[in-house]
Amino acid sequence: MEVPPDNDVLWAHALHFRHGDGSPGLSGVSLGVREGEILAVSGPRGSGKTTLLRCLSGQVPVARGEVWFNSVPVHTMGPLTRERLRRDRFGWIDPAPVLVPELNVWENTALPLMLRGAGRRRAKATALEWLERLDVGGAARSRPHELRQAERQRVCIARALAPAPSVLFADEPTAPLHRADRRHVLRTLLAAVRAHGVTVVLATQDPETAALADRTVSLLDGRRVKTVHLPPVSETTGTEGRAACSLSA
Ligand SMILES: Nc1ncnc2c1ncn2[C@@H]1O[C@H](COP(=O)(O)OP(=O)(O)OP(=O)(O)O)[C@@H](O)[C@H]1O
Repeated sequence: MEVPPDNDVLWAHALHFRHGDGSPGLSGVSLGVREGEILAVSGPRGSGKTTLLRCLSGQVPVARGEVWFNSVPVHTMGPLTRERLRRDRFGWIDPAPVLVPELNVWENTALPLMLRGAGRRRAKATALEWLERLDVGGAARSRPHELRQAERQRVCIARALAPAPSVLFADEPTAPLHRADRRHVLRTLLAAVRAHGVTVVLATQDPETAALADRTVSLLDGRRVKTVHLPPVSETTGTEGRAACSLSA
């Protein structure tokens, strides 16, 4: 039996996952992520990037295979233990901003800190610091609907980073942004995680985004492949129209 290497924060071996309706998700994916590393998971739409991040972060149990976090098996944990692990050690950024509409921006950002047990005053101070870093400090008292989409996504990034997660799972975190915004937000995000030694697993279809990571693993049809060549994201097409890829496994 293989054992996770000591210096891998996250380690997955021969992961298999099938969706509830029987659709194949992952077929035998193995990888390791070192402490403080920014690992890009690239591949075209439907290649299994989100599914892989969900399995690695314990959101869904794997059908077969192993996931280890800091030498602790995640694949054998029950739902409540996985939930606690996610709450206390992991951060997550979705491709589109999801915020609680009834709470203002700083309250949204402070929420994960308070769920971890931080007092309101400390949680607010930390939330405000992160909102400043992400250039949305001025919107701290606004409600999410008063912000532009790009600003809401910055709030989601601040919310994910505020509790200082050990591992940040970022699923196409800059997908809803325009090109100029995308580059700026991505650089801010990566500078922040590097400064705080956060390990990042970053799903992306964009070669420019993947190029900012320390290392890239590529997926195609739920399997790891050596390289997937994708055209750069065009300013006008956004995330659409990029199905073409060539494979060299
Ligand atoms: N909840 C679901 N039920 C059934 N099939 C699903 C589900 N979620 C994803 N799939 C399928 O699993 C495969 C992998 O999807 P996944 O979302 O992981 O890929 P992805 O690389 O993240 O794609 P995208 O870039 O479009 O988000 C696809 O064929 C997709 O249609």
